[in-house]
Amino acid sequence: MRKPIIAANWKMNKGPRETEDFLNTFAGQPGKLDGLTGQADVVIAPPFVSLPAAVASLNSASAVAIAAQNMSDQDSGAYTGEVSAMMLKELYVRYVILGHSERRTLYGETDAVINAKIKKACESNLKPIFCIGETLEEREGGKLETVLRTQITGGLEGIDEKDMKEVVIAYEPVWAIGTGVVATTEQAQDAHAFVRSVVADLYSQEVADKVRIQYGGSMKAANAAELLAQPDIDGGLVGGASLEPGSFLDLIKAAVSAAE
Ligand SMILES: O=C(CO)COP(=O)(O)O
Repeated sequence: MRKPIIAANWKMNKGPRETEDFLNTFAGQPGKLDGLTGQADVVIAPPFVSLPAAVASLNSASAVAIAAQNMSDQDSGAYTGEVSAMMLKELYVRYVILGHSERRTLYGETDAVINAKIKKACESNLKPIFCIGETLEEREGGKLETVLRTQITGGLEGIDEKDMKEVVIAYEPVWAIGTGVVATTEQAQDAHAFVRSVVADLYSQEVADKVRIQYGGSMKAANAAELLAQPDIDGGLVGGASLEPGSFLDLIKAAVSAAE
């Protein structure tokens, strides 16, 4: 049985003050998250500058884990604007989102770049949330499986079975991100089953059975339960619906009830 993992990707939203306000409402009041974090891993990924505020609001032993949205593949040095794995570790960051479609399309991240970052994350004991997904054009052109297989194979090259245990995969169809158009349950389940089969080809059925695969793209409380009830959907990577404490909490509740 795979434990569901629900992660909030805030993208370029919420500075330190808003982060603190959100977390005080979300996790600060006794009872709010009771029982939920035992049943699902809950992760919040604020922008870099808000990570210290998130740490201060949650403390290092919190059941809510903190993630970064990106990371350098280098340790230190002349890399203007970059942030290293060790800097994130110092802030008790536990996960790092890598290969998001916005990083791929807007900032030119290739499978090779993403692979280097995944390797660095594993080496540094940070858990990668490795994002993959096809554009509408690719899906309609019958290229869904080729695109996903290429992204998975490229991103995970050189990642051994031991490190793979720490990797979470997020399947995010690009056409569903921020559009309000969620993939149908069938489309999502089929893609997730395919992703799992690729992991089985690359590693083993045992590894594939253990890897958690999140769905991302217009997920909200109203559709989370149906998605999470699918056999190969193990959680969500949530953008818009994670920006407000109430809607994110509702989504986690729906996800937990579906996974029971
Ligand atoms: O990109 C996403 C999460 O990484 C999904 O964003 P939305 O939930 O806003 O569609």
